[in-house]
Amino acid sequence: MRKEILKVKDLKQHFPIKGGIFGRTINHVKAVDGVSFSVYEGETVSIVGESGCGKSTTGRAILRLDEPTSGHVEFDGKDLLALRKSEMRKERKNIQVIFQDPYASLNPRQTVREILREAMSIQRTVPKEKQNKRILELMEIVGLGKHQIDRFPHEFSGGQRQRIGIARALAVEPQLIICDEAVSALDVSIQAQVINLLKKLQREFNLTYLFISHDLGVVRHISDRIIVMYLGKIVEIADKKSLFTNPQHPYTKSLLSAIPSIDPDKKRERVILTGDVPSPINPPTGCRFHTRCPFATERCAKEIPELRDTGQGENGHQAACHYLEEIGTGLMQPTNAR
Ligand SMILES: Nc1ncnc2c1ncn2[C@@H]1O[C@H](COP(=O)(O)OP(=O)(O)OP(=O)(O)O)[C@@H](O)[C@H]1O
Repeated sequence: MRKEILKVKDLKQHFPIKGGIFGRTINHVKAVDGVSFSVYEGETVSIVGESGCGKSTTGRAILRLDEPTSGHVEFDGKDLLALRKSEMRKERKNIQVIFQDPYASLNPRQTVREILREAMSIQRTVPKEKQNKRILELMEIVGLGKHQIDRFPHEFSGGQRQRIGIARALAVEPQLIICDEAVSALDVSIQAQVINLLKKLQREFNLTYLFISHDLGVVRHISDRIIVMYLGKIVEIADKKSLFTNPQHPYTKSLLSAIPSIDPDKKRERVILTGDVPSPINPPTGCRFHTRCPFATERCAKEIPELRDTGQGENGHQAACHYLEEIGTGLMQPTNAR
């Protein structure tokens, strides 16, 4: 049986908005509002959705880079939100993160050797006398030349810098890597190289990825399962094939109708959205998507839909949508979020 390495339950991140002369909390940005999902060892789960839907906030809350408002995050059997700050810092050895802009997260005054050595020293993964050898190995693993070891980040291209970021993450031998828009800033051909590298490393080191991206084209290449978020909530979870060939939620359909189909013979239903994404400060009542949904009914404005099994896909395909329930294929069964 596959091991459930990350379990997120009802995670909420409500950022306070301060105002007035006393700087009191006058409202909240409900960036993530009750998100539940699991990630199994060795798989890649992607989180997709438009800008501002709460993808990065979810990743940051798991890592406690921002303390979540509430919820439960279990990693490898440990309750992360119950750990003391010092314990959490140690736990970050097992959960690494790669950001969109490696340049911003690499110290410009350190050479690659120093960057990698620092990562190993902080987490004490490799004894001092063995660090040089390990640094050379890491350079090779991520496809950088050994002659580049004493260069500074600005002497590398964007793709190479992302390889340094990956090497730094690997230096502490993590189990889970959160890739937050890790290839978004790269040219398409370089994106493909970095994605292939991530896949190779996953096979070699049995890594698990939580891959955050707004780009379904990128997600299609790397994911096993995909989570679609809209305005702080999950609207659909499915394995990649099922999501791309048989999307259920109107929002997922709208996202997919913007990209070419995987199967040229299959005509995809066009779902064109009107209006902008509402504010997460005052999100719509009921289903958050109802104000833009072409299929919305009265019920959608009143009741929050739960994730339910749609009966599609091999590994459980779930969607949160009253309309889907009502058109009633009889396939949508209540279920717990996986
Ligand atoms: N520290 C913060 N304080 C207040 N609001 C925040 C904070 N961080 C994020 N937000 C808000 O939370 C919402 C979700 O942001 P988040 O960065 O998670 O979105 P995203 O889906 O990752 O999109 P993007 O790719 O554009 O970052 C946005 O409305 C954002 O403005």
